[in-house]
Amino acid sequence: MHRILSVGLTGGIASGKSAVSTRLAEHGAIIIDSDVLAREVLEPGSDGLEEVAEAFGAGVLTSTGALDREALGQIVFADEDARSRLNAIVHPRVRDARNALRAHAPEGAVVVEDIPLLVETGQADRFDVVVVVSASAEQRLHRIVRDRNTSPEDAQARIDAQTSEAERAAVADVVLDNSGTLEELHTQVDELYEKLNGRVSAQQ
Ligand SMILES: CC(C)(COP(=O)(O)OP(=O)(O)OC[C@H]1O[C@@H](n2cnc3c(N)ncnc32)[C@H](O)[C@@H]1O)[C@@H](O)C(=O)NCCC(=O)NCCS
Ligand SMILES: Nc1ncnc2c1ncn2[C@@H]1O[C@H](COP(=O)(O)OP(=O)(O)OP(=O)(O)O)[C@@H](O)[C@H]1O
Repeated sequence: MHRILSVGLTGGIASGKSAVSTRLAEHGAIIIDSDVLAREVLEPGSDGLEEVAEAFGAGVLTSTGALDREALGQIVFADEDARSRLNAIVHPRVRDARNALRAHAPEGAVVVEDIPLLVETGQADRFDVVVVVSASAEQRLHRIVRDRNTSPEDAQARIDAQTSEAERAAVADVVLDNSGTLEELHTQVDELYEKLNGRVSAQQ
């Protein structure tokens, strides 16, 4: 039997999931990042990118044939049907890639899957532990505009494309409060890792 502790990590856009996963990785957790996989399945030459170009037209490709992320983002965050069509192309491929990585995780590892849409895609039940990073929509909007060269309107469209803090909290086993400083977040993550590592050790 493959004994790992399977942890689902989620939170709204710019809640601090990457900050949490980076800290967990420093402790030795294995991180599987869905945003990274979602980029890989749309790389130039991939069948995923070919399907996206068929569905959305050549306007979502750059002059070199790569995905124009800005152009596709403008379409899908303004239109729920378009977003569903993109999700139907990307999500099954990301799921397959995630499953392959999880199957290769070392015995006894704490394996953390960072999945922005974990709640929206109904995956909470398949994890041993679901961790939600929480910050208010106002704080997240502020962080997106400050750090990512995004207008407040575009940032709000992305927030609105996701479920609410309350829906996420409802499925959480652990909520990390990221409304304070990064140091305060790190303290919570360090305590969490001790508990997760204790659980996986107890399974051996
Ligand atoms: C539309 C795309 C090209 C925009 O790319 P861009 O570089 O601007 O954003 P990036 O990929 O870094 O995503 C940033 C954040 O936006 C949010 N987000 C991305 N896609 C979605 C979506 N389909 N629905 C809701 N929120 C989303 C997530 O919080 C994500 O962490 C890209 O986000 C994409 O391919 N999305 C579809 C795949 C997806 O659902 N990814 C997220 C989880 S697997
Ligand atoms: N407590 C904090 N105080 C100030 N800035 C923070 C804090 N936590 C995270 N940030 C910053 O806010 C931004 C979003 O954080 P991060 O990238 O970790 O979020 P995320 O949930 O991974 O985002 P995404 O959904 O886009 O993948 C980053 O620029 C990060 O440096």
